[in-house]
Amino acid sequence: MAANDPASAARLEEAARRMGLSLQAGQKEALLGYIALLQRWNRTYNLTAVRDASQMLVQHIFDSLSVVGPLQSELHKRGSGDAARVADIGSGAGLPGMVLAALNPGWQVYCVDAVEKKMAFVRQAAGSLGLSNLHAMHARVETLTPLDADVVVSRAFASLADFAILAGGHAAANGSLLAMKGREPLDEIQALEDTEWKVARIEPVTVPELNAQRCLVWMNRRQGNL
Ligand SMILES: C[S@@+](CC[C@H](N)C(=O)[O-])C[C@H]1O[C@@H](n2cnc3c(N)ncnc32)[C@H](O)[C@@H]1O
Repeated sequence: MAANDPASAARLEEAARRMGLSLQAGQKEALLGYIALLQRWNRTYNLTAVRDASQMLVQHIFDSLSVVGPLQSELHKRGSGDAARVADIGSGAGLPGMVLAALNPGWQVYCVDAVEKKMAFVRQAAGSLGLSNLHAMHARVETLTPLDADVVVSRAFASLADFAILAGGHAAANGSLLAMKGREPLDEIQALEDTEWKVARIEPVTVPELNAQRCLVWMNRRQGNL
C-alpha cells in the first residue's frame, strides 16, 4: 500500500468519521504525507517497529486520532480550546503530537524525546508538512524547563507514576496529564499515591480497525479542580 493512495485516504476519512472527526483535505494530506515520510526515514533510522504503511495508518494514525476528540472537549470546557499548549512526552516519531498539531492548527504542540534522530524526524516532518505549530524538543523530559502545558499527553511512555513524576512539572497550574493506555491500568494506579497526581477519570476509546482495548487516563493534581 502506498501511503497516499485513494484507498488509504478513504479509510482515513471513514475512521475519522467514526471517531466524530471531520478532516479537511489538507489535514488528510498531512496525515498520509507523514506516513510516507516515516516509511522513508524508517529505512535508515529505524524510528518505529511498525513498518507497513497499512499498519501505520491504524496503529499510529487512527490510534492517535482517538485522543483528538476527548482532548478538544476537555480544553474547550476549560476555555483554552482554540489556543492550547499541549506537550507530548516520549513522543518518539511524533505520536500522538504530530496528529494533534495537524488537526488543531491553533494549538502549540511540543514533542519531547530523549533520542535526537526521532526529534530530527519530527522537525523535518513539521517543515515538510507545513505544521508551524509542531515543535520538536530533544531532551530528557526531567531536565527540560517547564513547558507550562494545558495538557501533558503520552503514549507508550511509562507507568502512570513514572509519567507523573518525570513529566508532571510540565503541566500548568490547572493543567492535566493524559496517558494513552491499552486496558485500564488498574495495577499502576496505586503507585500514584506517592505522587502529587491522582486519577480524575478513565475514558474508554474505540479505535477503528484496531482489535485491542484502549483507554485514556486523565490525571490532575490532588488539590486541582479538573
Ligand atoms: C515506546 S516509545 C513511544 C513513542 C511514541 N509515543 C509512540 O507512541 O509511538 C517511548 C519513547 O520515550 C522516549 N523516552 C524515554 N525516556 C525518556 C525521557 N526521560 N525523556 C524523554 N523521552 C524519553 C524514548 O526515547 C522513546 O522514543
